[in-house]
Amino acid sequence: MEKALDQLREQIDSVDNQLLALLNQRMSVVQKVGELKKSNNAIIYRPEREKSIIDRLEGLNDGLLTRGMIEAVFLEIFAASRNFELPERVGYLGPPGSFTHQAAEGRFGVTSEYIPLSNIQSVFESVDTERVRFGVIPIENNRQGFVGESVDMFYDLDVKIVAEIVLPIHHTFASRCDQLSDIKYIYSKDVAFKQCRKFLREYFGNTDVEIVPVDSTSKAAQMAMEVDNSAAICSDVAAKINNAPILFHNIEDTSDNQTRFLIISKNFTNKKSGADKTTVILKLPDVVGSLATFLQDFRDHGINLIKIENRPERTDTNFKAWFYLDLDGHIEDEHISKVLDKHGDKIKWLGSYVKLI
Ligand SMILES: O=C(O)C(=O)C[C@]1(C(=O)O)C=C[C@@H](O)C=C1
Repeated sequence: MEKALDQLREQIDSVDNQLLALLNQRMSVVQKVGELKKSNNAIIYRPEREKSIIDRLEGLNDGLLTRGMIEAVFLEIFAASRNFELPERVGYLGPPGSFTHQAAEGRFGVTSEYIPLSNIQSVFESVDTERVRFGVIPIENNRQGFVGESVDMFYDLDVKIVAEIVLPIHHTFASRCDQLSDIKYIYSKDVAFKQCRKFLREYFGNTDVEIVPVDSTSKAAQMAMEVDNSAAICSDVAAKINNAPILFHNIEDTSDNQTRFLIISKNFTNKKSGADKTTVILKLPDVVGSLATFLQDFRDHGINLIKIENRPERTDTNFKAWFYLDLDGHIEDEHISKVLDKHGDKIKWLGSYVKLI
């Protein structure tokens, strides 16, 4: 067996040598792209180009790699290329180990500079003031709906959406307590509590345990280590980073629990990829039929409305609202630009980007 293994490993070494030479060859072309972009002040990150490369490679592929494997390998290559062209600084909802951190690393790779920020508002503000080039925030859970803080910050500040990321979310229950009956406080992010209602009801339904919302699930893991008689609902990674003993895995209500994250940046525009989504904020006059008229225009121009979320205006006491809308298509698509132009004064365009779901 040893001899056979050595022979196979020799073959792997030989392939790796070729891969290294090819990756270096690729990087020298990327270097030229970087120089060209720098001299033209062009944007380095092009998600639509990355998608088209992966689509093309998947089409060519007749080997053992799955699309997921091709994607994982090439996203890391793209991230290395982008950092080679211009190192990127990425702010995310921290501390380290949050689900948002995992989403950010998955897209920006290991070589980017990551800045953990303590809440969603700080991520938006850091992007708005361009202290970081990109920010990553959670926007929506498939079971619990939108993250209100994130949606509201799009209304308050002028930042654009670059791309979306979808991650399966598995929550862990971590605590220094040996007995569940010793636990008096459970820390987590508000939306995470909502995703683990059944677990909380089953294990703590008849107790007076206090549910304590904090800014992120990784902050919760830190708290569970700092405060006696406490526990956290957090990611596996956050529990491990903080040395918090894991008592239960997979405590989410449903096994298909998923969260959508957004990459945001200041002044960013994507080119069309062919499968895009456009997000806008809509503020309508408070008169009869204004939403109906607007939606009728969508219908007349064949625009598919993916999602509409109603948010409070937060400026006075009379319960006024605005809307956050996801549409199928790109702002450069004629049928979309026509309708958006027509209602320009009521619409804030947040971005057109590659549609994952
Ligand atoms: O094609 C570009 O615009 C590049 O900068 C090169 C490259 C790549 O590595 O292929 C890197 C970054 C972009 O996000 C897209 C593609």
